[in-house]
Amino acid sequence: MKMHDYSVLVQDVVKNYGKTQILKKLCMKVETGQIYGLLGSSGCGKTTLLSAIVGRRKIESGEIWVLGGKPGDPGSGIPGPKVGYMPQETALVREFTVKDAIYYFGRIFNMTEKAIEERYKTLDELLNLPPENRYLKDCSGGQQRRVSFAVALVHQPKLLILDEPTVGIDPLLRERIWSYLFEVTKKEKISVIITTHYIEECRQADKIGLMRDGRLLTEDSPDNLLATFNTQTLEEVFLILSQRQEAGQLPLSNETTVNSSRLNETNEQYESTSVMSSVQSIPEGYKSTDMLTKKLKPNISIIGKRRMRALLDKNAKQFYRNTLSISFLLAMPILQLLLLLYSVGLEMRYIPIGIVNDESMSAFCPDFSIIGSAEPEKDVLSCHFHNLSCRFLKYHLTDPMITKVEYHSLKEATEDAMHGKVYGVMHFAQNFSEALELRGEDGRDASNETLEFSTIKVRLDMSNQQVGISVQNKLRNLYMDFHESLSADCNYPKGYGAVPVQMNYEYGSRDEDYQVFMIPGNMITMMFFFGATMTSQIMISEKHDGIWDRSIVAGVTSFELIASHLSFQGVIALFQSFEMIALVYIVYQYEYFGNIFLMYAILAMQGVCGMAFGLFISVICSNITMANNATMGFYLPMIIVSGVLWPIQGMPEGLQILAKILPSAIPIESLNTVVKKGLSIDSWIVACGLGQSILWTIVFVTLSLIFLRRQR
Ligand SMILES: Nc1ncnc2c1ncn2[C@@H]1O[C@H](COP(=O)(O)OP(=O)(O)OP(=O)(O)O)[C@@H](O)[C@H]1O
Repeated sequence: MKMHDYSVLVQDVVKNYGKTQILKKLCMKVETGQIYGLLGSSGCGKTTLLSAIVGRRKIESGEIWVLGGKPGDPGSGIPGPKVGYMPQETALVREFTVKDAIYYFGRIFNMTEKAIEERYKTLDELLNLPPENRYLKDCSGGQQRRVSFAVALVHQPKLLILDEPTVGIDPLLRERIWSYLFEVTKKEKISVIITTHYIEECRQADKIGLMRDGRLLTEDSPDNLLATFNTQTLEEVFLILSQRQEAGQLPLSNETTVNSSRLNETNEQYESTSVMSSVQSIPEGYKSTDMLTKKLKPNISIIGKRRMRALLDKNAKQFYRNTLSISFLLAMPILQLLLLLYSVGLEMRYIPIGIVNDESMSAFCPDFSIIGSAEPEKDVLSCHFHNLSCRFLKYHLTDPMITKVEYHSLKEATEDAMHGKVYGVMHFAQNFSEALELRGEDGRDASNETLEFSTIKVRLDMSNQQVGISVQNKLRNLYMDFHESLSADCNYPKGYGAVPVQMNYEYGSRDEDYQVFMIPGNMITMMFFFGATMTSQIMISEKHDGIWDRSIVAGVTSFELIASHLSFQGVIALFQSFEMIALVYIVYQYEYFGNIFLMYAILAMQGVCGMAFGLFISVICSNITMANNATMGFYLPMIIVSGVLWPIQGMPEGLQILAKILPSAIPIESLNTVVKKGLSIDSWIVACGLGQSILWTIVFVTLSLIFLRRQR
């Protein structure tokens, strides 16, 4: 036979998954214009073999030649338009209509719109396709398989590889498919490899390969097989051969492709006179074709316009036809931020504090008048105080943070504090005003009693530190205000009695909400997370449904796959960042000093970085659970050290370095700097924030490309 008489030659192929050998020195020959039925029990390696033939799986050893080239070699056209591949699973986008599916692959195969339309009509007649506008998710299993079959035929390939195409298809249509296969193999010299579980269906094939446990037991025409084994059915042939294999009566090493007429020979006879040794079996011309194809420039460019268009169109349809996911992706940033704005970092309110006022026996002092509570004495420097506890309680302890709860005994108030009814207890001594007056007058001669009674005693519950510290700071500030008002009434100079440390606030203010610190960090980490989950979920489910593999076999490059996803999801990330910035700084008018477009750029770039991370996760993980675990495993520790919960300055040095290397900490600082200090991109920290997101994006995308190319 000459080289062009063969479409596929498989020689001594070994394929392992981990340590398990799946294909064991397998040999196979498919002649041009032939229907080759590949039969074998479940799990014997048929799909693995077909994946290797279409260039989706690397083999450990041996050789595969398809249409004159080696799958995966540049210029071989495989993966690519030379092959029509129908995988076992439907491997089509569920959001596609029947027509979309045909058009998607037509474009990937670089067909013109007119050619696709014509081909669609032919296939519709042949396969009785469901209505063109019906979504694939609404089609029955059998209907989906028909569409999947049509997709494999759309570009009239030279080699058709069909993995169980007739499952779930009614007998009449099955017959039509077979007669179509006859027609194209005979008229157009197309070759077909078909696997099926209906063994007898393969009687119509020109040649049958019986496969078991990673080896080809025999390959021959159905008639020869039946005659050699003197049986009525192919099932019986398969059974006989399987029993012989079990009994060790077939050659263990599949170094030869077994012709059935020789299977009745003894093992010794067989081995001594192999018809096709592995060395002899590849026709000479095939090797020279290899040289030729190597000289050819790759016919699949790294980025093709039509393929990109098809991929982007697919992504858009998947997105806008999935109302739930659109709503989720667009509403989540808003919902999360609203929750943040209304729940985190705001000043606390209505914290109950028990008041024991032994001076006037009231926490509210309804009849108290401020007039005369602090009167300067004539001619002397001292000042006369009266009922200052009421002055403090009625005129200063009025902040919404604190709710006064009146108690008449210190014991009762302390007990309630222990049981969590109040967060603290404030006690004024019976002679508080008098002692405070004496404290001023006596100066350094003030007695211990005077100091004791003139002190407002506060016991705070610090079991919740955030609450405790907030109340403590508030009480200190209120007391300072109270003290200043007393000084004013006593005609003391302004600032007399104030703590002699002058605090000026360069950026922000003394009473700024913790929330203002929280917002940029939360926005950055949210964007990273949204980007990562969105991309990993979409891509993993595509991979899981076989859409990736099918597209790659059709000729889509890894680069196109990644570029189409990142560019489409990038638009979503831009929109999500816009939503966040607009909500916080335009709708809620939080103060910002920098350029709002720069703030937007830092945020959006972090979203893109998250997407690149999601891409990497989807490449290295095989299912959604693994992807979720990997995303969480990276994201949660990253949040802890990113400075959102606690400034990184408070961490040990090693952790600080780690935090600064990870993708979010520096962008958070960068966004904070632009928001609060109004610095521009000229500033080192702002540039670093943007640069770090870009750098990590490049790292994740490069790693994804490397892993994608290796995963065969
Ligand atoms: N990616 C993989 N990693 C590890 N093992 C795998 C992988 N894919 C397949 N296998 C294993 O390899 C063996 C052959 O699988 P393959 O899908 O090729 O069988 P098959 O003959 O096509 O089966 P079926 O007729 O049921 O589709 C099976 O035991 C399967 O579990």
